[in-house]
Order: sequence, then structure tokens, then C-alpha cells
Amino acid sequence: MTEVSNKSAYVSMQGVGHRYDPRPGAPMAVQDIDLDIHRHEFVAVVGPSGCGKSTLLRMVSGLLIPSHGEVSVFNRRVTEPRDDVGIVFQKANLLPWLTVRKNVLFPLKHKYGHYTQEDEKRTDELLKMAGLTQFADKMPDELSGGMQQRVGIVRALLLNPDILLMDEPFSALDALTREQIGFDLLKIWEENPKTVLFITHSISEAVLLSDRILVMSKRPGTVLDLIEVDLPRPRTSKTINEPRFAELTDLIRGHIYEPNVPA
Ligand SMILES: Nc1ncnc2c1ncn2[C@@H]1O[C@H](COP(=O)(O)OP(=O)(O)OP(=O)(O)O)[C@@H](O)[C@H]1O
Repeated sequence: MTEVSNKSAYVSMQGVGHRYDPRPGAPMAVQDIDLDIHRHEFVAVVGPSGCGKSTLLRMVSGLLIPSHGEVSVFNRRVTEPRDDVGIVFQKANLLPWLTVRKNVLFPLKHKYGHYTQEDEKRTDELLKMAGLTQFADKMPDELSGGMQQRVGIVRALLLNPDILLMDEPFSALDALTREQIGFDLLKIWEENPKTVLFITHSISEAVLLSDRILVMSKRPGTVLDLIEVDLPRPRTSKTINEPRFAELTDLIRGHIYEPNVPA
């Protein structure tokens, strides 16, 4: 691992680009991405389908090393998969033969071969924070989709990662559940701060949850804008009715649907 220059950012992308196809002249998936994310900041990424949002997330996790530029975490260049990030995907993919509590503990068991009483205590605390205490001993198929997704978030938090990477975590949920789980996530994040990179197709979800929003262009994905979400916290259902909320969503919509018109 190599030291890099920017010391203030927690996650830093400098001149990042990636071409999946190594042949010269093949199209880039993403290019010229510069982004600094600060500790405990909540950054959302929005952009058209195929613009490279998941590609960026995979680069921060170290599952993908960019063909151009550098990604660093805590001033260390990412050169291999990191085990200090929590990842939440669109589907929780819980193991159907284990209870909720055992599903949450599973990654620890898998990684270290066992878990401690302290781990069980923390699991119960996290399940409580996510409103899942009475479901701890249920099997996954006894839970709704929203509850399963909450279990997925708790599972990602158990290892107490510095960074939480979320790839369209709520997109399989109905609109009402999605809004509620967004507020639940904010509560968990406020009680248990993490640096979050959150990918979504929903502009309003990005505005409601995040501190800043990276708006990407269509492929090859590059930065169209980086927007500061200057809405006060805690965010609530009332936030959605604030004029600034509508201004910000309009601004992002304009970037995505009319990318060549100056804002
Ligand atoms: N493993 C891969 N091999 C080759 N091309 C890939 C691979 N993964 C992604 N791509 C291509 O790179 C581009 C960016 O993909 P990516 O999944 O990062 O986009 P995305 O913005 O997350 O898309 P979506 O919003 O549809 O989930 C796409 O054109 C995709 O086809």
C-alpha cells in the first residue's frame, strides 16, 4: 500500500477511471472521477443506468482496482479487497435455515470460526436499534422484505466497519417501506456514525438521506455535479415538504435529463 497526497479525506478518488475491456480503444465505464468523502459523511451517487455507480462502489471496497487513477481510504491506496467495509446490496440474501440473530452473526462465524458473548450482546443491541428485537429468533421467511433488508444492514454493521457501502439497498421495496427504512437508516447512522457511500436511482431518496450527492453522466460515467444537501438534520417526513427539498431534486433532475443545459 502506498501513501497518497490528500490527507483530509477519508475516501479519496483521484482521476479515477475504469475500462473493463483491456483492449486499446475499448470504451471506458467511468472516467475522470475526483471525489473526497470525509469521515462520517453520507454521500449518495445518482445517475442513469449503466453510468458506473456500482463500479465506483466496487473500487472503494477493493473488489475492483481502477485501470486509471487512484482510490485511497485513510490515505492508503486501495490495492486489494478490504475487510473493514460493510456492504449492503439490493437483496439481503439471508440464509433461510438460520434465525435472524444467527444470520447477523454469520459473517463473524465465517471469518473467525466463532463469535463471543460480546458479539451476541452487540447483535441484540443492533437488532433493537433496527426495531427487530421481537424477530431475533424468527426465520427469514417469516419477515417482510423491509425487515429482511434491515437485518442485512444490521449484519453489515456488526463488524463495526468504518465505511458502509450501500448499492441500491432499498430498490426492491415498496414506496412506503422504502421511505420508512430510509428514516430508520438515518437513525441508525446518527447513533452509530459511519462513512456512507449510498447508490440509488431515487433522486428524492438521495436528497432526503445524504450530505452530498455525486451526480454522474451517462456512460462513460463522469462527474456532472457534486451537490451539497444543505437541509437541516434530523431529516423527517416534513423535510420532503420544504421548498429547498424541491429545489434540490429539480436541480438533480435537470442535470440528469438535460445534462447540457447550465443549471
Ligand atoms: N464485470 C464487467 N465486465 C464488463 N463490463 C462491465 C462489468 N461490470 C459493469 N460493466 C459495464 O460497466 C458499465 C457500468 O456498470 P455499473 O454496473 O457500474 O453501472 P450502474 O450505474 O451501477 O448501473 P445500474 O444503475 O443499471 O445498476 C456498464 O456499461 C456495464 O455494462
